Amino acid sequence: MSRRTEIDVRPVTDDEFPDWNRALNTGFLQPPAVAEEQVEARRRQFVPGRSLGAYDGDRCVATFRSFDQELTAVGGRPVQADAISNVTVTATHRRRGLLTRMMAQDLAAAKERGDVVATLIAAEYPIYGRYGFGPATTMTEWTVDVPRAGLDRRWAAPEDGGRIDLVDGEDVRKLGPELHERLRRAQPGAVSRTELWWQSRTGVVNMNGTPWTEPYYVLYRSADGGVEGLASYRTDDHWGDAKQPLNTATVEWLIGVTPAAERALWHYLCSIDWVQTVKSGWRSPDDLLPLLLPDPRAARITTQADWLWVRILDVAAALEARTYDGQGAVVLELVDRGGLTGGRWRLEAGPDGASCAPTTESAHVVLDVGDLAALWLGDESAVRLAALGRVREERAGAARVVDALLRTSGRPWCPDMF
Ligand SMILES: CC(=O)SCCNC(=O)CCNC(=O)[C@H](O)C(C)(C)COP(=O)(O)OP(=O)(O)OC[C@H]1O[C@@H](n2cnc3c(N)ncnc32)[C@H](O)[C@@H]1OP(=O)(O)O
Repeated sequence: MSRRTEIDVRPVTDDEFPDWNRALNTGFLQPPAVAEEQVEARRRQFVPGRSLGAYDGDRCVATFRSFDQELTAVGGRPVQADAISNVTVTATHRRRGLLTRMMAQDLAAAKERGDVVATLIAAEYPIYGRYGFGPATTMTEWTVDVPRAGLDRRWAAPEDGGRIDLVDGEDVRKLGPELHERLRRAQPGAVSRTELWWQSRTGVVNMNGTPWTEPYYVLYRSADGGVEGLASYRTDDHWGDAKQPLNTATVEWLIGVTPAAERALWHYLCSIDWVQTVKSGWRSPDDLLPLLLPDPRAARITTQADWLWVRILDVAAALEARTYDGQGAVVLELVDRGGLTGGRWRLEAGPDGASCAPTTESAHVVLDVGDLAALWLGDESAVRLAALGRVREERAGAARVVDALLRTSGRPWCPDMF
């Protein structure tokens, strides 16, 4: 058996990429043989130098990939993010520090490049806090009991003069990217999407080898013809013993850039004949959906969990990138076991802008950099973290001051899995 010191962690080359995919599938408990077509599809995500592998001899036993991304801060400004994905260590080589080595290499390179944050979607909660990540957005899925919802199911057309149409994949590839850009530039916590995202969601590219079947795509146009909403959903074919339809419509993704678009799309989904249940897909925890229904209790929360994890790499840039409704100043002492951002920072912020810089003033609050990430997009409360002993007040009431500055009226949301 190899010892940890014999394992080489380094960027993979083009030639090594197929074998790296074997290791990736193995770590994610997928069939290890990856078809040539999938390897070629995934190669389109390959960024030289940013796909790491750990090698025991010439066998790849761990994978790690990062790529450039933009993350929308509170107020709408995008910050440069180091997006991390495809993290696996083969079962034979776990708990020997391989993830720690890959993460350290990647975060150091991201810091060196000037990235403001690193981002990821965590497979399991306990993995990434140790590296300075904090859960910064939440995902909620609702299951709607359609007959109970109270919407008028007699027709699916919006009542605002707009229209709903079923469209095909080509329309989605044409109209979707611009619509998504509008959404993500206005939505704190949202991230940029690649062309490949749209291609893989419309069957042009097959990344994972499972046979492609086309979903339904539905488009909302406002009364003046403006494209404001688009969704993808699938239905099953389920009938009860008394010959009653019990079908479920499962939303894969839904973009609405206006409340009217959201209202129209949810109304349409809840008025398809035979459909008794609508599963919402991964939405923002403050999505309009339940309150669009005359009986909001018809929408039951079936999943609620942490979603986007953020690791702040540049404290001043991150805190200056966002907007603040309140006015005030606070000195944060950051604990960073990764040694990338620690120390004392003075944030002075208000509706006209913010400045953040290192300071020698005494701290008002002491907290881990991962907890700052959870606060940064406005979803977490410093008062709550203080109650848990994770934010330490060095001045009475300082956690409330932090909340008054950082908390937001809308919750952050990341619609993407990457
Ligand atoms: C962004 C994404 O891609 S998310 C996908 C993450 N990947 C997976 O879940 C696939 C299955 N799991 C794995 O491949 C591996 O277990 C990994 C990648 C999660 C961890 O890799 P390892 O090389 O074993 O991690 P490493 O040895 O560096 O562990 C570092 C520390 O994290 C802890 N740790 C690692 N994984 C876990 C876990 N799943 N749960 C709890 N603690 C964990 C280790 O115990 C260790 O703690 P210590 O420093 O106190 O001893």
